[in-house]
Amino acid sequence: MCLPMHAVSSMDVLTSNWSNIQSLPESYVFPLERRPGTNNIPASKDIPIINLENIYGPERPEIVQHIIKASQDFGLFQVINHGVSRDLMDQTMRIFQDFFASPAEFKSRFYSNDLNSSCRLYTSTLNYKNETVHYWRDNLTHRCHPLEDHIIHWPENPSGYRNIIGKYSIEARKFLLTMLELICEGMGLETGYFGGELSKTQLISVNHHIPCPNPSLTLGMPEHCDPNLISMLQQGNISGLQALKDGRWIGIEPLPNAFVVIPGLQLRVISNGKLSSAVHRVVTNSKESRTTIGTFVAPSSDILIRPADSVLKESSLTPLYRGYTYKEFFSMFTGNNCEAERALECFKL
Ligand SMILES: O=C(O)CCC(=O)C(=O)O
Ligand SMILES: [Fe+2]
Repeated sequence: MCLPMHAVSSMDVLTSNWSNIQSLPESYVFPLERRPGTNNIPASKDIPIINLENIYGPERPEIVQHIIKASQDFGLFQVINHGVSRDLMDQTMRIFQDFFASPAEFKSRFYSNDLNSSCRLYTSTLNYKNETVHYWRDNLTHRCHPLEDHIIHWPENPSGYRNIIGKYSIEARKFLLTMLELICEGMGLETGYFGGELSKTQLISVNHHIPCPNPSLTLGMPEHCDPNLISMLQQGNISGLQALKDGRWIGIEPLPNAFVVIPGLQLRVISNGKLSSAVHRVVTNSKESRTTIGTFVAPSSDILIRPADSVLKESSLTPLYRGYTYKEFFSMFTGNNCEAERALECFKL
């Protein structure tokens, strides 16, 4: 079926509106070299698991070092005993699963491919109309901080949406700011370095993948690095997330009680390359729907980002990157097809 673009509505393109799909539409089939293939990639036992249970006790310096090492070696790790209750995590997951299962007419109210829209539901990427291949995912994204400025733009249904997602956003922010505080200590930065404008923006970004008729031919999300300051991910209990380590893809085990934490590209720059940000992607599966909840903290648009003075001084290093605003970075990132290395190249000294 090939419809002229103006005739295509959100009802048709959102995969969460499809039922009983038996074969993968042509427009989702990747060129050979980008297909994930049929090799089953098992969950890696090497991914660091950080336990925050005793961060306010004598073990804190050890935990901080564990986080720094995980950020250097993997650019991604899991965190347990993070302070967000299992009950709130489960309720939040249920709200989003119910959102994607809602009638197409209801969801069409939120459909938008505009990066600036306050609450956007879209499929594949924001570039759906021009991309050559589509990704097997729907996504709902909106801002969360300060809550009172944004909550009015959120869906009111499923019932309890604003109440539950409001609570989750506050708890997720507390958790990410704690992670940033620990990273700040581990890098020897002045207290509060990541507070204020560097962590002002907060987005919740929910991915939903329906079962895919042929997971070997397509992807749920492209390989990418997160462009922001820091990300957390509630993976639920269905696998799909993979990270690139030493040139090979490894599976990130879905641990229902854990958050996956990914230092973003801005942490790589501020640490002058000491911390890394994992390249990751999402593969699909043919059996079960997968819903994941990402929370991203990012700098405000006009703040200057550059390698931190104290990082440079401590080891008499020369800066690897020039200063830039997050707005400038983000436009380079999207202008370079969201390829991290190409975007960073523009700011290298
Ligand atoms: O859904 C996932 O497992 C990963 C999501 C992700 O990488 C992202 O939203 O940036
Ligand atoms: Fe990501």
